[in-house]
Amino acid sequence: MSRLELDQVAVTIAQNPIVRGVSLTLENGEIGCLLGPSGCGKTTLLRAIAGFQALQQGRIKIGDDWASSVSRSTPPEQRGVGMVFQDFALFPHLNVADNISFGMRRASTAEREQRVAELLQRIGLPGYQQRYPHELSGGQQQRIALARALAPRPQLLLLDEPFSSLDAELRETLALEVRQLLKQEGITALLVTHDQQEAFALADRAGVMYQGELLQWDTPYQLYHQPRHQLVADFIGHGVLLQGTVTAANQLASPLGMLEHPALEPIPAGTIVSFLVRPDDLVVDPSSRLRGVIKSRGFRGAHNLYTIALSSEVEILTLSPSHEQLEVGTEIGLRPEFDHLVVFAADHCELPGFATGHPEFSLDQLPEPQPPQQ
Ligand SMILES: Nc1ncnc2c1ncn2[C@@H]1O[C@H](COP(=O)(O)OP(=O)(O)OP(=O)(O)O)[C@@H](O)[C@H]1O
Repeated sequence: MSRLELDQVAVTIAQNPIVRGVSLTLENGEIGCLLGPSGCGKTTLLRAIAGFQALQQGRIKIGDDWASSVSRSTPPEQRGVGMVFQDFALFPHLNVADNISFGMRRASTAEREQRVAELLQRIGLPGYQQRYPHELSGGQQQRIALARALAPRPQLLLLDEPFSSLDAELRETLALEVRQLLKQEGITALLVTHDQQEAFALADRAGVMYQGELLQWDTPYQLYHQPRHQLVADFIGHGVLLQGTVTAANQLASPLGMLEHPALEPIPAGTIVSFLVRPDDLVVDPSSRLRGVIKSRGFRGAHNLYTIALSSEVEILTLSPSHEQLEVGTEIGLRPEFDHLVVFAADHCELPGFATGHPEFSLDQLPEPQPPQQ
């Protein structure tokens, strides 16, 4: 196990900047996840960490070794890095035991046998030594691929969309199992995924990449609740960015009514800002003046996720327990119940950003709710 540090890493391929100034740290035994839209540079960054991609700027430290810089690069096989890829191809002509111990060239037969047995136990497949890959399910094959990468006790494990060929249910259970396994083995790992739920289930630290930049590197909780960039707010979880205008009294005139928060005080009157509204920031309240019409309903197990039109231009999302079915087309009342405010200047993505303390809403300016028409 090892610490991983990236300092201002940049990779250019055929004169195109693919990774731009990425810095991140994973402490010993931590699991990190990189999220981001297709083509944003996640795989290229993993390849750079593994030593398959030269750097145009910055440096990469694995354990105590500055393994990559612009002027020098430790060869991939000397980095102690294990890798698991989407197409995890096991060797079809080797049995499970030989597949797992493939990378343990220097170990004795007894050591190999003991390590194979230990790993098979940990991945829930004890006694599978003599099976062949074609006798295993997709999920079992992926567990074996993981055991193969872990067998030589790498300093660092890199996983590139390791579960993407599996179905959603299996992915979720496997993600939790993999977290447990990595923690038992004390391995530092960096994983690339498209799947936020997977990242949230697995990661101690996670980040969103966009066009080669790492926009934020944080705990999954902070990424969701305290996005520091408008694109992170948009990418992570469900939510809507609503626009409002700061008034002379340092309030925010918004589609949810007048909003007050100390974070608005330094912002000049007339400034247009956007703020983040998550589905759990609004609760259904029949007596509220804030009214909207249900446009659609999506079943999410314990909850339904509703899209509500507040006006012809403004739609928001809200959650409600799924045993209280609300029909599409119905008008409902909503009460803002924000825990904190995430606000961005509309003309650029950065500050003011996150502000602690919940905003106060005044709905006085909104019309009185009308009794339902029969
Ligand atoms: N060898 C290469 N030659 C030219 N362009 C490349 C090369 N490798 C990657 N790229 C480009 O770099 C960009 C980032 O690719 P990368 O595979 O790192 O993205 P990604 O975030 O992993 O995408 P995905 O989620 O779809 O796997 C893409 O636009 C890709 O076309």
